[in-house]
Amino acid sequence: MSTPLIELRNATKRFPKTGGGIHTAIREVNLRVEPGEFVALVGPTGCGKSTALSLISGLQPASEGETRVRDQVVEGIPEGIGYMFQTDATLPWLTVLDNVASGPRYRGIGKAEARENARDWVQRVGLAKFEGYYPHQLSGGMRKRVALAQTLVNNPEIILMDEPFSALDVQTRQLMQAELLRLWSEAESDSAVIFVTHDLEESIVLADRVVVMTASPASIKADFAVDLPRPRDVEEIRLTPEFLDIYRQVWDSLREEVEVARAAVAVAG
Ligand SMILES: Nc1ncnc2c1ncn2[C@@H]1O[C@H](COP(=O)(O)OP(=O)(O)OP(=O)(O)O)[C@@H](O)[C@H]1O
Repeated sequence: MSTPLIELRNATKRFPKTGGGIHTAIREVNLRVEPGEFVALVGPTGCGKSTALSLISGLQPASEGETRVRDQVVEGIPEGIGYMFQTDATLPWLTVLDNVASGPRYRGIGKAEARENARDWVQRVGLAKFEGYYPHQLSGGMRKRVALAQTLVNNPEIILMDEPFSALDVQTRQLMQAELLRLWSEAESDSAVIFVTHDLEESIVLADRVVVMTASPASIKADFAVDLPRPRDVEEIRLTPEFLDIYRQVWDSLREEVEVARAAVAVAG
């Protein structure tokens, strides 16, 4: 078996609860992601999806088990990781161009080269005319384009995305999904994406695999291959029988976990 780019091996993460006691966020999670794979993680609200990402990013250590990237145990943030969250990471006092250049600058690249690189990415995400704008002058969709450029300008081999488009309206969201697929397919490196979403349609439209997590504490319940051809038309593909077939299978698996999670909330409430 080949060595995966990313691997969670029996990874468990516990957190201290504010009122005392321990909360197990994820339990014995096993996940392997190969170079060039696009994997979507879905699961009920609060089950532990972001926690799984935070282990891979090195922001949190596992309580038990281990996280490996390029066959090395993760201790601290591994090289070549890009992270995109639901909320923007733009700095309000910097222009679009300087926001995109700030990552390379932080990594020690000279100003001229960082700006040149950033200009290329600003253009690739369709914001060439807006490079001198400040974040507050942009729409939500345009800010997401900036965030994509900020993530991709570093040419990450591992792209972690935590509900990056969930705050957008449906049309802008579909546009961004298409943009992401285009940019990912054009990327120089064979980069892997792990994409957390609540939106099953989004997960199937984008991914090669949809991994379903159980209700809290999350473990891996099922792993579905999405054998839909690429390149994908994100609007049209949703209407195909093949898409609906996968959707039904994944939803059958996820629905049970959503019901367990709802029942748990009802008991706690
Ligand atoms: N740093 C932390 N300290 C304490 N508890 C935490 C911490 N991070 C996460 N948790 C808890 O772990 C559980 C899982 O959280 P996590 O954010 O991973 O879930 P999620 O599936 O990504 O949630 P959502 O679907 O709402 O985005 C939650 O109950 C959360 O409160």
